[in-house]
Amino acid sequence: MAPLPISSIRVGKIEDVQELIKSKPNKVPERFIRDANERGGLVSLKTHLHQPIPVIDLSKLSKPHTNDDFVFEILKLSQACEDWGFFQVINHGLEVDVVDDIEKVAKEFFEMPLEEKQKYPMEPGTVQGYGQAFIFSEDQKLDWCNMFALGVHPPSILNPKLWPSKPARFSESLKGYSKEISKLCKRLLTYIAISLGLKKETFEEMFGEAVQAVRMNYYPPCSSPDLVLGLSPHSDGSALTVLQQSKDSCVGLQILKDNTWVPVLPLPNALVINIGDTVEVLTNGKYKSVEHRAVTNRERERLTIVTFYAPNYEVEIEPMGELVDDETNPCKYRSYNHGDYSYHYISNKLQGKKSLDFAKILN
Ligand SMILES: COC(=O)C(/C=C/C1=C(C)CCCC1(C)C)=C/O[C@H]1C=C(C)C(=O)O1
Ligand SMILES: O=C(O)CCC(=O)C(=O)O
Ligand SMILES: [Fe+2]
Repeated sequence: MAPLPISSIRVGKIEDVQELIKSKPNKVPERFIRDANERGGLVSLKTHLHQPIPVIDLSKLSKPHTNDDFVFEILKLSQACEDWGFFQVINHGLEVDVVDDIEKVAKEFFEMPLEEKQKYPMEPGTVQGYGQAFIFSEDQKLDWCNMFALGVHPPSILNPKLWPSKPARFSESLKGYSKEISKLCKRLLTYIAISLGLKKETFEEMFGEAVQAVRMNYYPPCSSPDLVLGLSPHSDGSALTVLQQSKDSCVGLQILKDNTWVPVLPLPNALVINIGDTVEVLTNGKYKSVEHRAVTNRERERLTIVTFYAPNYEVEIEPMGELVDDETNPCKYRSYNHGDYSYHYISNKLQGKKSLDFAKILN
């Protein structure tokens, strides 16, 4: 994946949100204020309370495939991927220490002085480092968020200059965490394959040496949360995304379902999983990569640690033959190279599901 021609991008001053709130401004700066049509949208409390996003118990999926619990949980998983594109996993097997530790070092990182964090800048047009990604012009609105993103695997996507020396345990902790998340993603992909009636190794064989990247999102409190967005609406370009919300996290993530923004209630010890664009294409749209966004809170900060898991850049992606039927379910996406899709994804601002137009076959 070639880098973007950085020099041609003029993004203006990107204010650091944590620093901004320290000066207690009486108004949110204009560059963060969204148009009414962007920030609003119906938010469903009813759906949130009565029909929360599905919870999948992974301990039931460790049982023999003939066990009723296994079969029922696979059905639940398949419904979740079709109807929601999102689910939470409990009993996921990650050690508490690993989960707690990454949260701790991520918090410590964001708490460091700005000068320290700015040693690892996210240059305009790039997606790794500290700052804001997906900003391409001086008039583009900013998210109420500070990000720190790093490519983790394979080694060819690693940028060692951006791995911080402080907090001292950051790199060790992120490496340990990413190993465990990689195992979880591999496991989830076997269950997803089974839920589609495919051989369980399907995705692992197809993806080769998977690409894994992490993004830590820190959302400071905002005095006018209704005027801003924590993170613009988007779908993820990955195959799967794993989102960890900090222990005391307030509600912030919202997903678009039936034209309504549905808040995702953080569950203790759960991880939020979502289907990315790659799985939507591979399943010919059966499993959905759902648009989502983050909102902010008037009093409380929020921290999320997000892992994007995707095929190797060399892999050609197209709907799998088993999920295409010329008569009843014609092919909805063209074939493409995942490296080209990654380049396309990171060269455009976050804008709902627009990125996937790259591959859509228009009738
Ligand atoms: C800020 O970054 C992102 O939002 C993001 C980027 C991920 C990446 C890196 C940080 C390092 C290099 C690789 C990669 C582009 C994956 C989102 O990731 C999504 C987008 C694509 C495409 C994907 O596979 O995951
Ligand atoms: O922080 C959140 O709740 C959402 C994060 C997200 O969607 C992302 O990083 O892609
Ligand atoms: Fe996302």
